[in-house]
Amino acid sequence: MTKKSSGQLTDDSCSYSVELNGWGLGTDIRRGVLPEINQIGRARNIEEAKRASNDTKNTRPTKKAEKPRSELKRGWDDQDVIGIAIKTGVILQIYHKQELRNSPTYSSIIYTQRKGHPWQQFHRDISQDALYSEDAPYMDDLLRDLATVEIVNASQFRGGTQLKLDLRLADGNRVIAKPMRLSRDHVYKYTREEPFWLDPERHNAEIASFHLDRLLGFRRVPPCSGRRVNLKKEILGKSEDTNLLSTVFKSGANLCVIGNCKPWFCNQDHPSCTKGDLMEVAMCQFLPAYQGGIPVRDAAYPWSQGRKESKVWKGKNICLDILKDSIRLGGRVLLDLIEQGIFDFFLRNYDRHHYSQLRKYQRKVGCVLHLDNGKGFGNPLVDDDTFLAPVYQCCKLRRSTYFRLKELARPQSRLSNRLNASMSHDPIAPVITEVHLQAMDRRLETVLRTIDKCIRNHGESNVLVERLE
Ligand SMILES: Nc1ncnc2c1ncn2[C@@H]1O[C@H](COP(=O)(O)OP(=O)(O)OP(=O)(O)O)[C@@H](O)[C@H]1O
Ligand SMILES: [Mn+2]
Repeated sequence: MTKKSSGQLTDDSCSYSVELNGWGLGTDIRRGVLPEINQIGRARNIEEAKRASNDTKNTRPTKKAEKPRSELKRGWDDQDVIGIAIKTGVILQIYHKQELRNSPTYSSIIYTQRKGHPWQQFHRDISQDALYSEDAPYMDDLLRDLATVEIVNASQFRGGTQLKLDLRLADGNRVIAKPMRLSRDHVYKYTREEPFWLDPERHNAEIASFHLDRLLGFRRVPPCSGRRVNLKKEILGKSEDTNLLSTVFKSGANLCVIGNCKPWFCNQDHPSCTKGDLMEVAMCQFLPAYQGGIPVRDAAYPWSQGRKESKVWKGKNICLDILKDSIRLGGRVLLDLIEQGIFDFFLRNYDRHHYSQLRKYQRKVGCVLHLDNGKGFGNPLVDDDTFLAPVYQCCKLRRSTYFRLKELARPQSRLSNRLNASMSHDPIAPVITEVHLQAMDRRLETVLRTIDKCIRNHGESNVLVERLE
């Protein structure tokens, strides 16, 4: 495969375009990798998958380019504003060291006049209480930009267990993209045969989660939009990452990519494929770096649905212990976690092993973020009330959240209708099926019933609070 540069190289990680010649689309690219990966794909449990992964480690031809920490750090670095220049009265925010070097020609400066690009307005709007403000006037434009602005660089995102893309857009923005794997109406069973840890991520779950979280008034999910991309031209043609390029193969008229991630997900049984030329992806807004590093810190979620972890809280009420924890008492965390429990009940998201907070507000304690919702919206038919353990064990809820939930249960402003309307402009609408929309209304009733029971048992003033004393 040869590569011919057709654009000006302005930065080692961004702002250039290359043209790919010689895509032998009739051939499998380095197909030799696949038989071994296939073994791993057939593993029946996590131990078997790990063993198979070790067995094949030495034979896997993809370059193990894993230097996650430093690479990730460099990745975060380049969205820091590192300088501000003023040229004929226009403020230019400089996002790349290379751009500073290029001054004063400004040839490749991604600059903004006054308000900046929508993604820059989003970055500035992040606060201690939420990722964006209630009115967020730039939001429609940001969602539109995520769906339309040219992709200038693509690589595999390092971090997590499943294939994700790290995309740079022509407006300087950075995006985490999750590719489509399953059809919208595929129902995951969460049984012994289909355990939650093997649940493939759903791109539409990330988009629906953003809209649901916004409607519930939390505003803790980064904005996500759907997009149909031409895999060959817009992703592979803009990538030099062997994790992607060496795992591409053709399947009938479609092009598929496997990536290089956990072997029980990145294998030939779980490829991400186009339909014709196009692939649906969820384009999720990157959060800004904090002091050149990762902006969030994670802590163990006390009500994790992990097999071992859940035994603790399913056997007894752990809320008092958490209340006694002075760190958690000092801030807003417990009330946020109760809301996160409600959010995950709507999603049926078994993947919440940790909760994340913005590091920027470490001292003051920033709100809990709802990152990583790709395993939600897998099964609309069965509800799992145990997600509400933080609610029924603590019997506390923010008063404002309670009344918002009540509002969304009114026939005039029913949650399913509002969610459907909110997602109707998305390029890949309908984002979720009717059955999933109906599940939202049913689950809302369960949430309200659970809280109302608490109110009956403990009195409204003890249950509905704005802060914990
Ligand atoms: N919008 C975002 N901006 C910045 N970082 C993010 C964003 N979304 C996720 N991350 C970071 O990337 C990591 C991996 O993302 P994500 O959790 O979605 O992947 P995953 O493959 O589902 O991982 P896991 O196996 O942990 O569930 C997260 O732990 C988080 O630190
Ligand atoms: Mn995940």
